[in-house]
Amino acid sequence: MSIVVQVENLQKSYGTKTAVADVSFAVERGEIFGILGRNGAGKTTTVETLAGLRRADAGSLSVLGIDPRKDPQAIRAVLGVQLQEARLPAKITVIEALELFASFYPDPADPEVLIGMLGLTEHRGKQFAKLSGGLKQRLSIALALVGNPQVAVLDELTTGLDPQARRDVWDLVERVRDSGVTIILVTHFMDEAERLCDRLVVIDEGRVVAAGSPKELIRGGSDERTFRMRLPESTADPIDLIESLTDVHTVAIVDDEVEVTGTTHVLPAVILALAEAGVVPDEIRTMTRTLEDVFVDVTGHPAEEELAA
Ligand SMILES: Nc1ncnc2c1ncn2[C@@H]1O[C@H](COP(=O)(O)OP(=O)(O)OP(=O)(O)O)[C@@H](O)[C@H]1O
Repeated sequence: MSIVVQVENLQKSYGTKTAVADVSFAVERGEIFGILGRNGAGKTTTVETLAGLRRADAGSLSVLGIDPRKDPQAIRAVLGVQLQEARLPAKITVIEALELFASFYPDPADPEVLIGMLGLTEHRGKQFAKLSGGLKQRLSIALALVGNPQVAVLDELTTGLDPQARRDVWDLVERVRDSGVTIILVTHFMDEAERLCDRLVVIDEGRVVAAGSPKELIRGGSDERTFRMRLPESTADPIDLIESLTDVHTVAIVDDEVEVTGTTHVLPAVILALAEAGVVPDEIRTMTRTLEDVFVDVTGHPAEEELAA
């Protein structure tokens, strides 16, 4: 895998406000790379600096070997940006917007091909102001791709969309990645990052606090498993029955269920021990961690909380 984007020790302040304190990451060709964090964590500043739209105070940045500080013009030829809330004239139609943006690039994509790829064919003559939120987002992705970029930055793509429109946009992002474009996805939605990103960084208060694939982050380097079970009321001392097993780490009663943590073999070990004692659980639920649990662990904040500006 080759590295197409490299950010090392990026710093950026606005006056006395530090937006990015220390951010480093590398993006590999052909992946969907996520930048995940609460509102105000420094995500947009990071990608805008990368795109040459803002100037870094310190650190090194490279997109396909180009330094956005030295050559913002060249960056525009290889990096497409879809920033939060596309601002377009109300009356411009889908096809007009794409043709206009295509005219800014020396080697643009064919607007008709993008219209087909992004499912906009039947909306091509519609005015921007009359598009639904989902269609506006599809158009803004098309606009990010019109310069035929090798890397596309998609910032808070699905904010304000209904669940079906979000899923449609996710499918689209995967199709764009499959067409060969490397994607940097900026989001504060944990489910979006978990579903779409091959790898990601979690940014909090301007710093990277976790990095890896969603699976690696969720496993967190630990193989501990947790499950809960409901046992027949007649079961005598369920804790005594289980806690001495070598695969078991902890046993607790939580809301009239028995919660057990332990090794990767904890579930069969416990079931076997119970069976030997003649006990058959009424119900068993394995507890899976999500990226949201990881986020709370690494940042110490609930996911939806905003940073004070
Ligand atoms: N032009 C600016 N002038 C002053 N402060 C700014 C400016 N732009 C951003 N900030 C502040 O810098 C911090 C990081 O903002 P940034 O937009 O990068 O965060 P974010 O994670 O992208 O959040 P959001 O999704 O809300 O944009 C915030 O505290 C924000 O208020």
